[in-house]
Amino acid sequence: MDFAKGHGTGNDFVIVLDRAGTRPLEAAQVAALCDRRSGLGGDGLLRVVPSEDSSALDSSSPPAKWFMDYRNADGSIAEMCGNGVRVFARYLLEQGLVDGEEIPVATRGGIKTVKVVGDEFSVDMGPASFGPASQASIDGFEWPGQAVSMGNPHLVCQLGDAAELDSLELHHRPHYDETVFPEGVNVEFVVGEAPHVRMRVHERGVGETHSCGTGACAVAAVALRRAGLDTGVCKVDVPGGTLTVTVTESTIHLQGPAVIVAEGTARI
Ligand SMILES: N[C@@H](CCC[C@H](N)C(=O)O)C(=O)O
Repeated sequence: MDFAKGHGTGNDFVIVLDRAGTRPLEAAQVAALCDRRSGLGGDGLLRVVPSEDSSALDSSSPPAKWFMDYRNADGSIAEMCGNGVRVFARYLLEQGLVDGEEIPVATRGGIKTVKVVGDEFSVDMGPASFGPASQASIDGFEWPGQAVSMGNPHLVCQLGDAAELDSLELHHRPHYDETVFPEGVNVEFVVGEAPHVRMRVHERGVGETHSCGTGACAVAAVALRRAGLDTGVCKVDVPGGTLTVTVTESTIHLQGPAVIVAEGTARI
């Protein structure tokens, strides 16, 4: 199986082109490809499929030639991936599968339009939707948090200082209220205030990652709201770099790098 490998701020993905949309991957195959010791390694997998094979098309959106079949490293399906969709767009451009500087991508969260901005890619992610207050805990320590949906679920927890953030043990999934998040949740821990914050994340279906684009959008929306703002620009530092999140009255734009690092043939 031919593959490519890419990342956005260290959130890395195996990319598989299925031109005819006839080779769906089982969860176990995805997990084997994403395994960092016996596979290629990745936080997730992006299967590139013709969009007519997708059920995610929305007739009010611009036509998208390609559907991003996003899978977490454990093989589970997620609605959206903010770093993944930028990497997906870069792959489409580099492979000559699309042209132009505006690339609509069909996803399970609807059509997302990605634009080339200098060396970076910016994607219109749609608005954040605020849910209830909730909490996360690790080893008996508990932090209040805010539920936010970016198509996929997030729980944004504000911490006191950088030392507390740095000392978090994120090898295991933080505890959360399963009645609030019956489908699981991505948990972000944040320090600082808008317009510049820093976060770490434990991703549903993956573990701690170096970045989460949808998570950065959720974190920025919460940080702006904490500052009394409904709109604005917020930089979000993640372990793998920095993302720029612009919150407007109607949507959120996520901007950051997207890089293809390898192409090859997998024997698994
Ligand atoms: N890394 C992604 C989010 C991937 C999906 C997430 N793990 C979930 O299950 O919702 C991003 O950049 O947004």
